[in-house]
Amino acid sequence: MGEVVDAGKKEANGSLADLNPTVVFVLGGPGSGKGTQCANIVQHFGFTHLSAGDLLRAEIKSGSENGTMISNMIKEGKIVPSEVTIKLLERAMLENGNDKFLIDGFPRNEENRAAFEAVTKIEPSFVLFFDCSDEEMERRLLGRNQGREDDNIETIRKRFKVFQDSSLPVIEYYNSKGKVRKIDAGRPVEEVYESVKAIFEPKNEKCCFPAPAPTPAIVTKISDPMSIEANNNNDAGDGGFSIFDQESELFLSLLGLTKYDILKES
Ligand SMILES: Nc1ncnc2c1ncn2[C@@H]1O[C@H](COP(=O)(O)OP(=O)(O)O)[C@@H](O)[C@H]1O
Ligand SMILES: Nc1ccn([C@@H]2O[C@H](COP(=O)(O)OP(=O)(O)O)[C@@H](O)[C@H]2O)c(=O)n1
Repeated sequence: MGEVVDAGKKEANGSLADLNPTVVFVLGGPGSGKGTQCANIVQHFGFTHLSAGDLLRAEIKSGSENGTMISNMIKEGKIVPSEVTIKLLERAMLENGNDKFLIDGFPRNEENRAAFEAVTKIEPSFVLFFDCSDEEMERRLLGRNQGREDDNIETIRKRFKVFQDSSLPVIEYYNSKGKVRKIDAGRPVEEVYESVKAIFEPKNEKCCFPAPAPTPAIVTKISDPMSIEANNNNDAGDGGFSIFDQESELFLSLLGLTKYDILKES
């Protein structure tokens, strides 16, 4: 199971290079439903959700020396300098210990993107892009009711403009690299999640996580020993036939056995 992170709880250890995490960037306009869908992904796919906006808001609350600057930027819908946001993201990843992160609301401009790549050397596995109309996003933000200082009509309009001018080019950049998974986010939450889930399910070819290591296919019930060689190098069998692929044989050899030892046992 994954979790939602509260910034600044534990001491950070090691380096991101050692951790070499899987990262998915979650992008979309303000109110497109990034946070809502991240909570669903966390529950089902074992990711940790890091919201850049939440980390910045936590930094303001912590009384940090950057607090006033961050607060002023957020009230104006402006993008906080990358070095501040990247430090918070790095710290949160290292403190957390998971190696699979949804990074929500980042990178929001070209500077965010280039600086993150330069500092962390991390390339996202892919970018989940929630596509939603301004009218729908505005309706959602005005009804969000979280007491956020930037959820007022004046700041919302500024945030939409920043999204158009600065964030869409980042999405276009990743699109040119074939990394964008676009979701129609204007639908009800459950419908949006159906599309999201399909992207994260391992069988989906659009999902580019590393494939899980194959488990050696050792089946001890043999009905026809002659089938062993014929089936060699396959990785699945029917009707109780045994398959010894190269990995299985390697695995057995590590135990000091051969496939014939297994045959004798069965
Ligand atoms: N698909 C949806 N349909 C209707 N309302 C939604 C949907 N997704 C999210 N919301 C609501 O819209 C508001 C903004 O969603 P949120 O996930 O906070 O967006 P973001 O993280 O992109 O700013 C919240 O009040 C949320 O409950
Ligand atoms: N990478 C980021 C993310 C958020 N922010 C700031 O935080 C604000 C809120 O971002 P958010 O991701 O929490 O919320 P939404 O605008 O997506 O609803 C943004 O409008 C920016 O002022 C930032 O400066 N840099």
